[in-house]
Amino acid sequence: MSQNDSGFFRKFHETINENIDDVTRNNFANLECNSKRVSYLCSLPVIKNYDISGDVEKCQTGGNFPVKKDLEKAHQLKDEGNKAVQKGDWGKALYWYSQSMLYMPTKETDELAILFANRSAALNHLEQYEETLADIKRCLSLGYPRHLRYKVFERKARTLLVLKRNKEAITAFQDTITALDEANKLDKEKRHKMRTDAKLMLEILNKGLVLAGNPKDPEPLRKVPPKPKLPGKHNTQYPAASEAIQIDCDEERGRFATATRDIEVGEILLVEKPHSGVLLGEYASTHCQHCFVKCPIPLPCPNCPNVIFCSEKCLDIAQKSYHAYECHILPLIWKSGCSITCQIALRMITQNNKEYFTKIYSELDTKPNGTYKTDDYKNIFHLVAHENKRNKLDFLHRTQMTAFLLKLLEISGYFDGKPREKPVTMDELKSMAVDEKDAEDVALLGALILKNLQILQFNAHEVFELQCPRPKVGHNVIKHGGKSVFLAGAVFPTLALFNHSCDPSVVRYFCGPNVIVRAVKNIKKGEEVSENYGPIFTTVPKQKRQAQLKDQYWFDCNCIPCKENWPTYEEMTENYMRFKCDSDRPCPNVVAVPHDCKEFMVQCGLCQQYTNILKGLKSLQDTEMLYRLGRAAMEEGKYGEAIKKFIEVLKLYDTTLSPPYRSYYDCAQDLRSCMLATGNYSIL
Ligand SMILES: C[S@@+](CC[C@H](N)C(=O)[O-])C[C@H]1O[C@@H](n2cnc3c(N)ncnc32)[C@H](O)[C@@H]1O
Repeated sequence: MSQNDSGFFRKFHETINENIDDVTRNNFANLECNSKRVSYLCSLPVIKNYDISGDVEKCQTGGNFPVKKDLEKAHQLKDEGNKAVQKGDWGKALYWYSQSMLYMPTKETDELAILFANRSAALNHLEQYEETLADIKRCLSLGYPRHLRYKVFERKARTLLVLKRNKEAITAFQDTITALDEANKLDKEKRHKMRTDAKLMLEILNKGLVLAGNPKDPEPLRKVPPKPKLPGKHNTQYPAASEAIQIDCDEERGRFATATRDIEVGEILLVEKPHSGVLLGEYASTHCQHCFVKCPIPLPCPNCPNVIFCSEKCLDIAQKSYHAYECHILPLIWKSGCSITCQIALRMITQNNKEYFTKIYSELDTKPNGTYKTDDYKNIFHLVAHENKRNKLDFLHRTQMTAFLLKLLEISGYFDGKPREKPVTMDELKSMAVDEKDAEDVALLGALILKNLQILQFNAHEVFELQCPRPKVGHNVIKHGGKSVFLAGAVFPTLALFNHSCDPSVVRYFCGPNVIVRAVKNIKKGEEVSENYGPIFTTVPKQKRQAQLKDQYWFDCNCIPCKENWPTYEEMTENYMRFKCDSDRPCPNVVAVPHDCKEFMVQCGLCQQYTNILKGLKSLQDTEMLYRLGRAAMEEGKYGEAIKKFIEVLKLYDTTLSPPYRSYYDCAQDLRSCMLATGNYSIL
């Protein structure tokens, strides 16, 4: 989630560093709270007088700036759409009309209505019937010209027929006939023919004859996997988690999740929406700004051409909160090259108004102990930030970023509670000084942004989708090529309480912006339920894992694979089977048995009791067949079926053998892939 060095922020950061003398540096280092750090740095002339306009102008990355609605460009794009229609290329027509919508100024309602009408025609040809109806509704609500309405009513009627919604089709045909009265530019003969056709359809429909609908929809363009519900009871204090999870805490590890009962592999343990999440700039024109789902049929923001939305619902939520403020500063953020964590730190502010933070500020130092709600910033504020372990350079760097984000907040209109309506001008970027009247806001919101930046370093997650090759025509099976693509960054407050293990017990994937966490192994009551922060023992050797975790998350990993120095997958030997000690009193030992062992009772080196390996081998007999069935289902894209088989295999393994061994991780890896395939994906 790192910063992009080609953006202009890097130069800002370097220049400030070069121009701060030792006295100032020392003064800064002696400050002991975030609000003082921010107020002090923002008061320095080197910050106040900094002019970023030249750098913004020169900066090649992150697209154009400023970007605004542009009638001329919208017309050009619409012309491309019309050309595509003439060629019968409805896919391209859909694309160009959508692009034109993004640039069309909102006040041009007639033009927008025509674009929606044109797009509905393209969607109809592409057999996207529900979407056709949605665009017709939009075009009518925008006041589509009365003399043309007969066209969209007729399209609506025929679309409804395909969907076998005959009652509604009757109304739409009646509307067509009425609208034909106003079709004063339509050739008389054509008008007559359309009226006759519509009447004929009405006659047929009124007789109750059901016409053969044929909704083929071979490949819906919009793919939104349904959000799975957390089955069973929820944890009462942490409602995003299942009752199978509790949050414990100790000196060394802080908070972490443990199992309140035996958990079976495959169980869904947590479903959580993000407290804040930000889509990467490079996906702003292909994925919904709010829910991160790929949207080939986008809705435009009324004020900027920078982002798209998948639905009125997402557009409305974004407009009523963060996007109203971010609309015109987003291109600046992208050009700055600041990391996605900086963008989330800002979003954590813009999604609520200033009054919200002013109200809760005095309560922030007290750890909340009520229900742990995802929306509540007070919970976020107490996520791990390792403030005491930070050095002055770290603070200085993050405070510089905060100063930049505060300037953006000022420009966005956030301090005054009035989202700006016009694009940002270069003149506004000639100084980084924030108006004196906002000094209190700078101290308060600056302190929160600086805190957010520290928290996000350890608690943000990457949101990804699977990119799948297009299925062959006539096949509805989506087979993913296993390519996960990093789309967005987000903070999930409950998930952020899970600690890491190099042999994690869960897998996470996304449905829209929601994270789903499922067990990938059987977990015993009282055992830790651990997450995967990146390096896992099967692929990364111990030293490298430990160094990475220390560097990124500031802890020494003491998980079992680290303590016992487990081999990586490549290093695992297949010469031995690792039987669990089967003694009648619980013994944690592993009885390593060579594959060519002739004995069937093998003595445990720890408890000295005998383990009957024949019994174990018998229970393992079924695993090979089940695993093959799982693989076959997976190959056919039948992920639900494959998941069931893999779960059975892992359960059987767990009764007899003790990891690490290859066949266990082969199966666990396939299970993980199948689970991921049930989340967000887009067709290439
Ligand atoms: C996302 S937070 C996890 C929740 C955190 N323990 C808490 O109390 O809120 C990440 C931080 O947890 C701690 N942590 C995570 N995994 C750990 C582990 N296996 N052992 C010790 N500390 C760990 C580290 O301090 C790390 O920076």
